[in-house]
Amino acid sequence: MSAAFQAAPALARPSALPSPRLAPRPRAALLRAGTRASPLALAQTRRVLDALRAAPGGPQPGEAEPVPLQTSGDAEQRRRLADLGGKGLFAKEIHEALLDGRIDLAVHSLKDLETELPPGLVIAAVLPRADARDALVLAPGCPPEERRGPLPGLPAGARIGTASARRMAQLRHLRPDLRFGLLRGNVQTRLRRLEEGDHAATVLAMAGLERLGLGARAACPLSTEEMLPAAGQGIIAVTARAGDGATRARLAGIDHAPTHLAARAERAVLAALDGSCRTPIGAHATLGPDGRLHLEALVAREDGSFLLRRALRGAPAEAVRLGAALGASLRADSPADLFA
Ligand SMILES: NCc1[nH]cc(CCC(=O)O)c1CC(=O)O
Repeated sequence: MSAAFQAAPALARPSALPSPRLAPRPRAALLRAGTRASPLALAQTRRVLDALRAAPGGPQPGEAEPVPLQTSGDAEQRRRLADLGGKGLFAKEIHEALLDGRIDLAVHSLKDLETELPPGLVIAAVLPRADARDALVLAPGCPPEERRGPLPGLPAGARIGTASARRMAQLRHLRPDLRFGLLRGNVQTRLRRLEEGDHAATVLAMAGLERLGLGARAACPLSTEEMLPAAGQGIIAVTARAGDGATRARLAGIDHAPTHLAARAERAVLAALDGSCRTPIGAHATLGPDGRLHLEALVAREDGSFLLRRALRGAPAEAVRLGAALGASLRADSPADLFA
């Protein structure tokens, strides 16, 4: 056998005599990472695969691949997500593929993941959180008028395009003069429609803009005081089958513990509130320099006429209890019709 032939990829000939120097690693099973077919989902999946490959014993090139899955939520861009069955919609079909074994792990924006996962699935890893804030993205022609008060970049009566009840409620609460139109679709679609001139501005997550290389487009990050992010915003989460120990062990190697704590606390708020998918809810946890978990959350009415915001601090080990307590406290003091 020629040297050239031996140097070819080791999977070439099972009968070839293994040379100690060129011996192949035992070929690991292909790790299939399912996700939505949107550019953001694919960018997020690349990050997860890069993190896995960089971990000791991680998959080598060719041993892990993204599997884009078309979901009905992606196909249906015009109607409001809530009218189609809520945010669980995107994850649902991806999780069917995970439970069927068509994929080995699934990559999600944590904020789009239903509060209660289907039985048999777990969040096996989260990546370090990106910027959790929302940003005001102004349409190119929208003149930044001199104003006083909140959101000075937005002229009086400006029309904001969004499909998010949480963003609408908080903007209306700050600025009752603003008007709203429906703007949905993936990040690029929304930016394109903004340029077409239907809206003066929209609100998008900093994390998504940055992951798509569009960070510079966010003229104006909103402080978390102005706009409390959605639970899990800025966090990439990876789900796996609870019984798939090998994949879970690999994912445990890339899990970012401080981000996971914040994720638990924020999702416990959602679970305690049990809002409908149209209930405006925000939740944001940070680990303070004192080592304590600082959790803020709010519930509002979509028209901004009601907004209740509270904060709680506690030990990181109590993340879930802290979120549950804050959620219960908000629920106790909010109108009952806001909840499912
Ligand atoms: N609902 C769409 C969605 N899901 C996650 C992100 C951004 C990325 C993140 O929050 O991690 C976005 C876009 C947006 O809200 O602007």
